[in-house]
Amino acid sequence: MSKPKIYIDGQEGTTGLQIRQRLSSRYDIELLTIDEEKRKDTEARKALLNEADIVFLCLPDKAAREAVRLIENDHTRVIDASTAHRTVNGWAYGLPELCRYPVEVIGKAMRVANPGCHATGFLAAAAPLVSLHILPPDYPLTCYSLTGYSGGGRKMIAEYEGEEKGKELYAPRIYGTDLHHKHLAEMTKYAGLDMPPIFCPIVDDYYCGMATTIMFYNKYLRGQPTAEEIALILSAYYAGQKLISVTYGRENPMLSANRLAGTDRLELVVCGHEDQTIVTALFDNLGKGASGAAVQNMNLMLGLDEITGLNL
Ligand SMILES: NC(=O)C1=CN([C@@H]2O[C@H](COP(=O)(O)OP(=O)(O)OC[C@H]3O[C@@H](n4cnc5c(N)ncnc54)[C@H](OP(=O)(O)O)[C@@H]3O)[C@@H](O)[C@H]2O)C=CC1
Ligand SMILES: CC(=O)N[C@@H](CCC(=O)OP(=O)(O)O)C(=O)O
Repeated sequence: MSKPKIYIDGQEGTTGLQIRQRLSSRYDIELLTIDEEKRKDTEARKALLNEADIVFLCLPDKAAREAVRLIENDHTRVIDASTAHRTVNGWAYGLPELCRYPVEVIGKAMRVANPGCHATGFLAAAAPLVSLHILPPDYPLTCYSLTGYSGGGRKMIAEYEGEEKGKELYAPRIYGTDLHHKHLAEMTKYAGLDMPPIFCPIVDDYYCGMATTIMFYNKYLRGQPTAEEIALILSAYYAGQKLISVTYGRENPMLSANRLAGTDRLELVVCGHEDQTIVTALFDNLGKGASGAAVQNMNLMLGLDEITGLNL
């Protein structure tokens, strides 16, 4: 039987390269590659987009929309790493752990939108609590999210690693201060919230790793659970998942945003007491936040064990 053909449009970018790395040792697929000098040539891309069984789009939003338009057959399936299609009808949202029937919904989809990195951490913490009716949908949530600079792609990496690195890049920087960050739509929709969280992303002077935190007063949650009980609830929700785990931060740990860097896992750490709780998602923006998640979705679409070829 012939192997499924996979093409990465944007193979030289930060996310594309990481997907290539994960696929390079796989014998169960055939990786199609484009000549370096033709990687932005529309006709050459179009030929590969139509030859492939599954394509990863690791492109800016506009180029990702254009790539989808270049597909003229009904067999090529798409995993889009960009923000372009995450809340668009007809696209499955690629966060399998939050999907009741991932094999049927993501596994059989022709079009899968890979989640945004900040959205992944936020949703892993908030969505189960809303769907279990513990966190009211109208709760005024706040979220801050630390990320390494690789989250900003090649341009931001060049800024941080270039010789003319400005003084401001040596300190954490709060961005998205217009409070209209591009992940808010998917955060609100897939958490099942009535309104978007107030969201402060922060980029700092390290390559990769994320710590995305939500917080609440326990007295406004149904049943008024303690922080420890929230940890138990989330543990039960994610029981059996291989990429997402939950711990209760009883020892008052320092949570380092690069704790899970280099892996495709995500750990939810629940801290607090009877009255207040914070839930922090620790993961790699290039792992479960992008490329690892994209490969997890590809595995599901190929009917394989979803964690094949991932870094545990
Ligand atoms: N980095 C991360 O942690 C995450 C990224 N994403 C998303 O994934 C997508 C890719 O991001 P990232 O890899 O970081 O970005 P990069 O800028 O690192 O890579 C994008 C790649 O696409 C290429 N490209 C741009 N326009 C075209 C085009 N018209 N045709 C073909 N290739 C093109 C770029 O080439 P050139 O550089 O020469 O312009 C570059 O190689 C984005 O939508 C991003 O938002 C999602 C989650 C996390
Ligand atoms: C540090 C940095 O700039 N990070 C990016 C998020 C990366 C990501 O998830 O991108 P997409 O939603 O485009 O896929 C940002 O906040 O816009």
